[in-house]
Amino acid sequence: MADAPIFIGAAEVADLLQYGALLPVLERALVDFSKHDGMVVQPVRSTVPVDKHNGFLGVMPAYMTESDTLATKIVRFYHQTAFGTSSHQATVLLFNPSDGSLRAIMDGTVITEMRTAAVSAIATKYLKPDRLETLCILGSGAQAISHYNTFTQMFPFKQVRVWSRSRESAERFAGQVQGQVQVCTSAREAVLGADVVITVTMASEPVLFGEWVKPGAHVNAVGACRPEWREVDDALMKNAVLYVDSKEAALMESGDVILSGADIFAELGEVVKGTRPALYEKTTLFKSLGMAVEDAATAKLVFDCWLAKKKPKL
Ligand SMILES: NC(=O)C1=CN([C@@H]2O[C@H](COP(=O)(O)OP(=O)(O)OC[C@H]3O[C@@H](n4cnc5c(N)ncnc54)[C@H](O)[C@@H]3O)[C@@H](O)[C@H]2O)C=CC1
Ligand SMILES: O=C([O-])C1=[NH+]CCC1
Repeated sequence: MADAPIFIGAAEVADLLQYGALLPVLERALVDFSKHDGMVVQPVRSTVPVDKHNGFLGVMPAYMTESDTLATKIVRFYHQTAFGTSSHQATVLLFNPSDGSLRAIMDGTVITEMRTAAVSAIATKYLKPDRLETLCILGSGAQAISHYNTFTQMFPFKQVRVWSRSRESAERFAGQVQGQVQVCTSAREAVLGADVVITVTMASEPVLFGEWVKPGAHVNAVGACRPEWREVDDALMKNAVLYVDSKEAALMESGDVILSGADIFAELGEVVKGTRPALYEKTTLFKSLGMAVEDAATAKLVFDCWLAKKKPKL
């Protein structure tokens, strides 16, 4: 009989996951996915609308042959959640690929926060302009915090600006993170002159407009994961060189891509592999939707770190 699955809660996942180990694991997952050679199986996220309660339940399975990783994430994203709680909550199930038995049930909320910020950081590493002084974050929730933490660790920004729908939540964000943040009264004020812009809102209408974005800047557009939702206007979608995590998913899920009619230049995994160029001297936009392979690779890393910690030291 297979062993009972282990449970790894949010605090332990946060303790086990380090960006230093996570970044190369995610780069490899992005490359493997974008080879499209049949070695990675990842259907586009299956999303169930829960209209009565203004929410969605997403199911994200993947199998990666080379690393022999089989997992699925289940994620809820709701518009109205209790004050102070995240709109996103997730669980990851990690299986033994050889017999399909369940190995681990782990918190997926921390995984989602950390892997999404890490993937944006990978996109930024390849697509950033030469000069990096000002980072702008639109939104002040869980992803804003994980992006702030990752980006201020990885890049030498001199200034970080934040804008949120209410000044109160932007100020709360500034009080939660370590380091200086300039709270802006408008999204325009936050974006003007910024070298890197991150959109991490639950908006369904554009909050970022092309006319504000400095030529040559890099944008990570992380929200708006439904075909009718927007975070970015047509001008920016059409004028920027557009990179995505998955072309197939972008054409099915991203309102910014579908409704603007913008052409996709490449997948991020193709850039990491070197088969498509990083046009960093142009204005670039990475449209992130989130992929099951990112969760599966991260969950495997968490599990391996957990096993290594449990092993008796000789
Ligand atoms: N690409 C990816 O891999 C992932 C993307 N996401 C997306 O990232 C975004 C942020 O997620 P979290 O930080 O976890 O959510 P959160 O609920 O913690 O924060 C959402 C932020 O958006 C703001 N907001 C809500 N409605 C807005 C509107 N109409 N206009 C402007 N701002 C608005 C809120 O004030 C808050 O600052 C969401 O769109 C989410 O679906 C989340 C996980 C993974
Ligand atoms: O990748 C992910 O987990 C999600 N992307 C958008 C909502 C949740």
